[in-house]
Amino acid sequence: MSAPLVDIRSVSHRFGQLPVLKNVSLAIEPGSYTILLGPSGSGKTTLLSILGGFVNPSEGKVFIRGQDCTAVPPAKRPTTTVFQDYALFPHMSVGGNVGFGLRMQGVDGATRAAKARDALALVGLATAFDKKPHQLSGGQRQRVALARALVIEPAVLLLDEPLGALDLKLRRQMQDELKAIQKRVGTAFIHVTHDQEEAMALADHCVVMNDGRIEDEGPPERVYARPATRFSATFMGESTLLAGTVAEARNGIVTASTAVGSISLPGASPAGTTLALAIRPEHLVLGDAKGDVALGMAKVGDVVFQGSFKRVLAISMQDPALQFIAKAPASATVQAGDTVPVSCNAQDIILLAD
Ligand SMILES: Nc1ncnc2c1ncn2[C@@H]1O[C@H](COP(=O)(O)OP(=O)(O)OP(=O)(O)O)[C@@H](O)[C@H]1O
Repeated sequence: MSAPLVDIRSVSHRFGQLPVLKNVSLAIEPGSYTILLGPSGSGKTTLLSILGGFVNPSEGKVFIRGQDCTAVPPAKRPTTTVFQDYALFPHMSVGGNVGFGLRMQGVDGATRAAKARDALALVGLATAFDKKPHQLSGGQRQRVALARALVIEPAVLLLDEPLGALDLKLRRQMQDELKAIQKRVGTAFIHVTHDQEEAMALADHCVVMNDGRIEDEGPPERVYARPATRFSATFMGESTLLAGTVAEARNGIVTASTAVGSISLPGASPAGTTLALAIRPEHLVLGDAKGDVALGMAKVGDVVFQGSFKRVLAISMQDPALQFIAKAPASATVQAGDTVPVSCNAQDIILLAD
């Protein structure tokens, strides 16, 4: 395999006494779209700032294109950062804003204008060259910020919550555009968000962060279908979590005892191991159409209509601490107060180390 474009090796960071990153290692491949996903305070922005050269890590190294960039200042490394607030110069034209970085590099006016026009065309704003930022919508300003970052042809584009200032509809639309632009230019993008839908829509490689550590990483489809940890199973989409203890392990099948009875499924953990079983909402069956694993009876609490489906919360009658989160068809007649059997199929249960 070729060397990674970005190689983060055992990076730790403390702000004063506060450990914010704890031994983070991560490789970024050329041309990839990487999402750093995690809750507020998990260290995503700090990691991005270390990549951009705005923060020097307390420990560890960052290599970009094989070069040790750990102590290289932002302007001297092959990265550019797009911030959430765009930071456009209000008095300058859009063309001037986009050409600004090139001006700093001493590029002549004619070349600057030509490159700025190309970059604007790339983000679908060819006609905005002479406008002022205030004449553009939020989404358009975002695209100008993107053009300004791309015009200097960085090896890596760093995006810190780039869609955070946009309303939900525009946000979803800009996600599609960002992905299309990234594929067109082929530059590696590293994008910070706490929005798991954004992560699934955009990432080739999704990095789930929690409390300064990488909990899970891989293609979003894999992270969703087979999350590596309990945190990942609940942060990247929702899951019902069921605690279990292995009673028996034989021929690749473990039988776990749980609050809703014993459940057999593929696995190899020895007897006595405590486990967490995770089940995605779309894999829980409420009512009589039974899956092959019975999960007991539950009392329906909330039923929330979400357009194409209903989100149903139900409390187990065997264990009031167990809450089932299920996705029912929009046409389902299930109502708050109903008592329903719950089941799923063994193949859909995700086995997590406790
Ligand atoms: N310059 C700083 N000085 C001191 N503490 C900081 C500084 N920057 C961040 N922190 C702290 O470091 C921790 C991680 O912050 P960071 O911004 O990296 O998290 P994040 O995952 O990006 O969160 P958010 O989504 O809220 O931006 C937080 O506890 C934060 O308060």
